Amino acid sequence: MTRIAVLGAGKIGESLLSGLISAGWSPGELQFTERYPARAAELTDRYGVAAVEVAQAVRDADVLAVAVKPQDIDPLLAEVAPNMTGRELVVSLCAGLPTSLFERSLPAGTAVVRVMPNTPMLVGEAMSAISGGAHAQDADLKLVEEMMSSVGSAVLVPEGQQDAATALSGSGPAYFYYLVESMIEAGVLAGVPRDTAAELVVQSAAGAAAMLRTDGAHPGRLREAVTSPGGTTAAGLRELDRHGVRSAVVDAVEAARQRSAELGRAHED
Ligand SMILES: NC(=O)C1=CN([C@@H]2O[C@H](COP(=O)(O)OP(=O)(O)OC[C@H]3O[C@@H](n4cnc5c(N)ncnc54)[C@H](O)[C@@H]3O)[C@@H](O)[C@H]2O)C=CC1
Ligand SMILES: O=C(O)[C@@H]1CCC=N1
Repeated sequence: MTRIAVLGAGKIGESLLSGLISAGWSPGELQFTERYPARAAELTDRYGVAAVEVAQAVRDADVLAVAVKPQDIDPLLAEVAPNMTGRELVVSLCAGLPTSLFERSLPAGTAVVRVMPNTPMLVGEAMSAISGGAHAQDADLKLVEEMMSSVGSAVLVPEGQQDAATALSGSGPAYFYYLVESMIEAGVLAGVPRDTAAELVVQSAAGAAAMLRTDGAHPGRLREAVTSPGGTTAAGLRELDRHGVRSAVVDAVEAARQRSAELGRAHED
């Protein structure tokens, strides 16, 4: 199996390690680097994966999966570059950063694949959008597609759509959590105990997601099936429309897309 080193083991780095182990990768095939020793010890304890220095990660691994914040990328690449042979496959999980940024900072010809995953990777339910850089071969894309498919679903997209994918599926879980939180608060306001409200809402979200996944499902038709004439749902939806929730959602996704593009531009020369 391919040896993978995760560079930066925060929320996404841990989700990747955890998801890969659940998918059958042995801890011995994985490594990670982490800036904070206490965090590194915690992860080694939890997953049995070794924390290593960057030089060792580059020496041992076939794939370097970069999972630091976009703001931390320059020092990381400065540390990685001198250790590379140019044969390693670099997989960036970083929001906003174009493959060209990695190609500029790493040895000439380095294959780079950009991935936008999301945190449900932790439970094997990631959505990952994948794009190849200038030197990524079909085999590299296939490898990354297999890797990300082992922790959820994966789709290839042109790199020009990565900022939009970041806004939709990278950030997407946060928007669903926000809606769930808001509905639970509404239940509490209506006098339902918090635990019960949470159970009612979370199972409804899981049920709705399962319905959305059935063959031929369409969100509009599913919503219509819940909306009885003169009923409760129509009364509720009218309030969502009155408050402009649909355009708030469109604006939120657009703001996230623009922020992703901005994170990339911050690294232009
Ligand atoms: N949190 C999310 O839902 C998603 C995050 N991403 C992307 O994943 C990347 C990581 O995000 P998070 O995991 O949320 O951030 P995080 O802050 O939880 O994790 C980053 C980790 O990298 C470590 N780090 C920083 N510089 C380092 C270095 N030079 N060497 C070793 N370790 C270093 C930090 O100590 C930290 O543990 C970001 O680029 C983000 O855009 C992508 C999709 C979803
Ligand atoms: O908020 C962020 O910047 C990261 C990228 C996608 C989800 N979380």
